Amino acid sequence: MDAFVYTGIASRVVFGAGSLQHLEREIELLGARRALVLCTPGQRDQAERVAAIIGDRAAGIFDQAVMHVPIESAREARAEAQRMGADCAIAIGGGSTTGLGKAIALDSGLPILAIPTTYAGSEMTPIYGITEAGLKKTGKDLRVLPRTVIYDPELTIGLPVGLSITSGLNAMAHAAEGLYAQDTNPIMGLLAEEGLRAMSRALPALKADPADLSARSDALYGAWLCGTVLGNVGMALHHKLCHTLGGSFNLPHAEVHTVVLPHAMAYNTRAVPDVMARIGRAIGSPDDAAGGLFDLAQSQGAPVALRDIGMQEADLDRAADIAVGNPYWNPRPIERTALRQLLQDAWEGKRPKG
Ligand SMILES: NC(=O)C1=CN([C@@H]2O[C@H](COP(=O)(O)OP(=O)(O)OC[C@H]3O[C@@H](n4cnc5c(N)ncnc54)[C@H](O)[C@@H]3O)[C@@H](O)[C@H]2O)C=CC1
Ligand SMILES: O=C(O)/C=C\C(=O)CC(=O)O
Repeated sequence: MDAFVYTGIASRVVFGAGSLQHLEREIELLGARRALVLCTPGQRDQAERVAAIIGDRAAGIFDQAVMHVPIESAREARAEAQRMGADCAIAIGGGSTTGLGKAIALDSGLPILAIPTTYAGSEMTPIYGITEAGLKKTGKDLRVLPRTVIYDPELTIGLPVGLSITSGLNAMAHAAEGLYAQDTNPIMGLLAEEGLRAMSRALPALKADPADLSARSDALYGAWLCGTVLGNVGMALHHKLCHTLGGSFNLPHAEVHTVVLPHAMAYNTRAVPDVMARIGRAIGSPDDAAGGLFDLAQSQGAPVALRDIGMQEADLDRAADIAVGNPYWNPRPIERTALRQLLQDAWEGKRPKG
């Protein structure tokens, strides 16, 4: 075994169907007296349920979470937290709402309790993203890592099937890249493989029956593990491409991960064949991880072409230029011509072969 460094990042996880019932206890354990509840406008009802559970400890609800955390909404939420004298924030929702909580914590150090309702995995990472003047900046800071996470699969039953599949593939991307990250380690390797296994088992089951609580539990468990991997090791080409396409071309986050992932894996296959074999085995496609991920997405009705999620072919050159400038570390060197071809293939929705 190669030498490695492992640093445990601590957060408290409460997992299981119905675990929202423990919210008051968890708020108490955080020592919080006034919690600001964060959500998107569409999840206001879930936020109201949260506020009702904690009663007097609810300082109010801020329901303006938006994807990619525009600085304006972060400022508004920070001001609201201050005005209400909040000493804690509860983020109920997907990565956008967790991201808003992180933006508040970055500035104020307020502890965050996250209740994830998608599979993005942000709740397990110290990574934040804030968008200002059309540019998304990401960074790492332990202050933004939620202190407590409540995973209650019952809260994900209403997540639309399409978003469930793409969000699950967003999580799988964290695990896949975590297996070949420059700073990967055997512990994260175990979590990544188990996360990939759980998610690839869950997605067809929840597509067949979105109310299947066992499938929803598997998916949330997978999201937890995959998010933990993202929080502990570095990102590479796949995440760089997604941040470029999402940040500069405003493509939807989970869908862009879904389309790009098989192509990023194919790009890296020759550089890390053993890792691809591990990914392939975990998803039930032992000889072809890239093709297996493409098939998983396509067979569950998820988009597989950038042209189907709003990308213009005329913008592919600019996307390639942005992605090669200031690249993340990657096991295969980033070559402009090969990357441009990857983007073309992803735009057309070609099935890659690893
Ligand atoms: N910093 C990190 O570690 C990570 C950050 N992210 C960030 O998270 C954002 C994307 O998050 P996502 O979770 O993909 O989407 P999202 O949080 O934007 O949610 C998408 C939509 O689904 C709705 N929704 C969520 N859960 C629902 C449920 N259970 N039932 C009904 N509707 C529901 C939301 O209200 C929203 O309208 C991006 O900004 C991305 O950059 C994503 C992964 C990791
Ligand atoms: O791409 C991802 O899923 C992981 C990280 C981010 O989205 C960064 C962010 O919070 O914007």
